[in-house]
Amino acid sequence: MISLHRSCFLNNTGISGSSSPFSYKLKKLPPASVKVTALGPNRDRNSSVLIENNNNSLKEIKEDGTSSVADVDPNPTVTGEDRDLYYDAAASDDQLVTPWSLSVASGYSLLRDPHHNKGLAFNEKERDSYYLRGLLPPTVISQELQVKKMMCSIRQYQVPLQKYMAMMDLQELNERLFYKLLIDNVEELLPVVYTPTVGEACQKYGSIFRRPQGLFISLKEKGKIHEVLRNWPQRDIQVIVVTDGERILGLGDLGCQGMGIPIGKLSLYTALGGVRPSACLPVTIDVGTNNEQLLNDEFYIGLRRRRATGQEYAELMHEFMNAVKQNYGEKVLIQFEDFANHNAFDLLAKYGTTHLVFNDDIQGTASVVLAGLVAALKVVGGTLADHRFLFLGAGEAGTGIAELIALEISKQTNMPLEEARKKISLVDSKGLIVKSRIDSLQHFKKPWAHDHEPIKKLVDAVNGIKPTVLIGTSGVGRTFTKEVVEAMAALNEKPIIFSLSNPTSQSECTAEEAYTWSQGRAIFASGSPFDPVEYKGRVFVPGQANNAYIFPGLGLGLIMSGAIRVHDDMLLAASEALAAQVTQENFDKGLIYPPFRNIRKISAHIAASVAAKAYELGLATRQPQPKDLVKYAEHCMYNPAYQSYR
Ligand SMILES: NC(=O)C1=CN([C@@H]2O[C@H](COP(=O)(O)OP(=O)(O)OC[C@H]3O[C@@H](n4cnc5c(N)ncnc54)[C@H](OP(=O)(O)O)[C@@H]3O)[C@@H](O)[C@H]2O)C=CC1
Ligand SMILES: CC(=O)C(=O)O
Ligand SMILES: [Mg+2]
Repeated sequence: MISLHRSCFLNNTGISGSSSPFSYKLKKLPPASVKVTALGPNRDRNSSVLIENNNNSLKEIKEDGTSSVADVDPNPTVTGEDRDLYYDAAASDDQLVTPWSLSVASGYSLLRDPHHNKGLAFNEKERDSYYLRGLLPPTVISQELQVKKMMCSIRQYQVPLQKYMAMMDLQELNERLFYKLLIDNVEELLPVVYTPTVGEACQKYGSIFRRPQGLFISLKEKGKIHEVLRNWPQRDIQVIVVTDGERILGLGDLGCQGMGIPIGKLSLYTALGGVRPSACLPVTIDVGTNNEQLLNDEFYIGLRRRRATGQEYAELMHEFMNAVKQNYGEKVLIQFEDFANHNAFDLLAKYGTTHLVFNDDIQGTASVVLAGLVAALKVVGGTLADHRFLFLGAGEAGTGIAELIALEISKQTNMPLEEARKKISLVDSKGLIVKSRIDSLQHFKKPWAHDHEPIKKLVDAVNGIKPTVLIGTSGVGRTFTKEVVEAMAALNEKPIIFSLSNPTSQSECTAEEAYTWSQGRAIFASGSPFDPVEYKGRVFVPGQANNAYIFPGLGLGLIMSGAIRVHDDMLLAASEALAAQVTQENFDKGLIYPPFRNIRKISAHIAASVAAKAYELGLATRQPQPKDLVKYAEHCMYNPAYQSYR
């Protein structure tokens, strides 16, 4: 196994033209030779050196043919993100790992390199070694104090978007501090970097845009996507979150400004799931926008044209999918995010058999909601098959959740899937989905066209179908009216009501409305967070049914097992693992999801269950299977604590 230490620093000014040697940290000596490509400030991206192992004496050979003895620390401390690299190296079967990427920086550039900057936390020795003297004020402080200071500063902002911008600035300045802050204050900062604030950030992305944090692939890049991917500074990509911006949360078509979503989702991959930041690539595919307001906005950052469709769209996506596989191999996870449903289902079906793909809105949402329902049944009683489900919204989230519930009912009872589906009804913008509408329905709605008379209004559907569970996935706010919630409360002692649409403005009802209108009897969860509600002297804590519980752990499980495909059983495994994390103490407080502050532990359990399923299904390539998958998942997780640069 060849393992170069990632945080390898060059304490001179360049590879070529300098006589000072590199400082390498090798966990184990390379068997023969390894090529090291240097990336980073002041570096020519293509510069590389060859490290040759000659009877355990390492020699570095530069591109100009000159050579010197490499300075090697054979026993480095191995922590956090480096471990992932060791696994990667191990996975390549003792083959030479070429090209190998090194981050190199010192002095002023080091302070501007977000991956390695520690600000005032650089200690005296590091300040000497890396030419930082005078570039920093004399005080040295700990990362903990930096966290405290940043939290004070973020709390001073009254406007959520200002907090968001402060967090993005920090991510660009000092990545480890950003993740430490997010991990240590996850419940407070999740609504800042994620829903609801990320929605507003996308709406105003053109105005607040400072530096690119992801890759923009537009129709202008057609025919060159392979090269465009190579412009991204990191090569060892494990997860890509890609959007085309057509259905950003419940805010509609935000075109190129949807970029905030892949960036936000990937920061959760790292903070919540422990995937190292350098392995994450946010991508926005820009095929235009049909949003007139954006097309007329002078600050809009995307292509000023209406959306490409049909062959033009399919060809760009196909080129992207192929280029990803060509650049990063078949084990890179591609998460489709916030595509409109007319493309989302087709992309998933088309690439599900050739790539490691996952649609968060269809599959991740299904998994998190099923977990919440399974937990809610412990309070309400009965099995899934004993309940009746009604959805407002029959798109990606609605039909995705419906299908996973039906699959689980069918598994639990041996009932045919067709029969299980009959326990679930969906309402779309035209009313209840029924047989008489079948010819005009989109393909993903057809399985839900049951024999029933047409119904236009939701409240009539509630009274006609008598659901025990009402789930909102319409993207339209305030559609669970007082009349609707009261109808649910009249039918059920403990109505289960989930308002999943994001951001908060699009939630089908608020937590306060759900508890008040049901006289405190609703079991309520929402996609975006709501504060606890006091009703008649009792405090109700709403759950957050958001796919953020699932995708970080699912992704980690896929990566650590080297899975090559996503299978429905993995979504069920993730769902079960999440439901199992709800403790009696949580139930006693009325919670059906565990608190986000435990999310890294939760993600490790989800990852372990997903990986176990991958091994069981023969879809895992990383061998041998670790004995204790939970420990292994924890061990793989990125740790944002600063590393010592000796
Ligand atoms: N909590 C979470 O983790 C997640 C939440 N979501 C949220 O769910 C929402 C929907 O997302 P998604 O399913 O992808 O979107 P889609 O566009 O695929 O589906 C929306 C559905 O809602 C229907 N609809 C729209 N307006 C109304 C209305 N007034 N009355 C009844 N039905 C209506 C649409 O009807 P028609 O088909 O007739 O147009 C469509 O069936 C978004 O707000 C999103 O943020 C999504 C994923 C995860
Ligand atoms: C949470 C999410 O994925 C959405 O609202 O689209
Ligand atoms: Mg989404």
